[in-house]
Amino acid sequence: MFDKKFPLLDLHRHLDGNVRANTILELGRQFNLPLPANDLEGLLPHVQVQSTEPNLVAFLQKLDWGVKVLGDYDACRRIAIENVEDAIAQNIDYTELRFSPYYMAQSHNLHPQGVVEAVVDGIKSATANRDIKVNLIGIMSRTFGVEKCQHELDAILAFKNDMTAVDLAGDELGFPGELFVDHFKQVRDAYLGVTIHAGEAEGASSVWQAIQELGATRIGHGVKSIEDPKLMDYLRDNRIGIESCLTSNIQTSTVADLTKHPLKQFLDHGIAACINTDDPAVQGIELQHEFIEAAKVAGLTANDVKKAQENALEIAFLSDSDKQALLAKKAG
Ligand SMILES: O=c1[nH]cnc2c1ncn2[C@@H]1O[C@H](CO)[C@@H](O)[C@H]1O
Ligand SMILES: [Zn+2]
Repeated sequence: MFDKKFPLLDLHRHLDGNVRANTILELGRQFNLPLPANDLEGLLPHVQVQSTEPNLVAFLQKLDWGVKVLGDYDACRRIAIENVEDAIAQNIDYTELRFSPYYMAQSHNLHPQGVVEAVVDGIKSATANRDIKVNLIGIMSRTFGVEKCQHELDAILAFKNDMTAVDLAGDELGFPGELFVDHFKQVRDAYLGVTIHAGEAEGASSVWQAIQELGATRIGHGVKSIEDPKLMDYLRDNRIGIESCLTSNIQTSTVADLTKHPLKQFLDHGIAACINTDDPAVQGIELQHEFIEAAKVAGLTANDVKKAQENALEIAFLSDSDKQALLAKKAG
């Protein structure tokens, strides 16, 4: 139901939330790790959300096996490469892949900076001469606390020329944005973009905080913005992007069902909201499913979907000339 003549973008896609189940099995064997099962059928319930989880933190636990098998830097490079292949298979023209170097490093005591280097290297080799553009977003996993996030940020900033933005993800309720004001001052001083997971587990106040104190120009999820009419106007008037992830919000029990998802209202209000995946392998969905099936159930018309595609291009962390190049590629 999307416009195939317009660039297809996924701006909210966790590289480390998109480790193929088969790769988890293979890496588990390679590093001799005890997995909860030794075949795909047995493993899936441990690494994929089967229906819905009671809350965000329960959902996030499903990502853990994907990083527990990262036994060396080559494994990090491998999952970066496979992420590019998966995006190409979805006909994605441009994607921003985000990852948390400390989350990927911790199980096997890798250095977060070595993880960033491996991911950057994997993305460069996988995109060379391929019909896709990829930018990287570094994540601070708030769940690890203020100090570890500073180490994580140091690793990200060591490769700032290979990054387009920094994000804050993880347990929003337990680790509010107020704790990370100093971190994001450093991000802005490095001239990187800021997008924040906010208004997913916590309310509209968390979205205000992300914008006013952390400098976010984009918000991941932002679901709870719907509860605050002033915020809805502010988002529209200031072109703050909302990266919606429809199925993810059901699976985390943020929204009861797709017919109640606020994306349609965001679009009707004139907010620059767009359609994204989140953690495709863990969710058992892909971008085409979100555009074709989930969007329909969420009440979006063909015009709404087109608008969401245009919004994604508007809010992408890309220069105007890169945006024009994407448009020209599809028109040609
Ligand atoms: O939907 C989400 N909301 C909040 N945090 C998330 C979500 N999906 C993944 N992560 C978090 O992002 C990092 C890995 O990229 C991890 O911190 C994971 O918990
Ligand atoms: Zn996310």
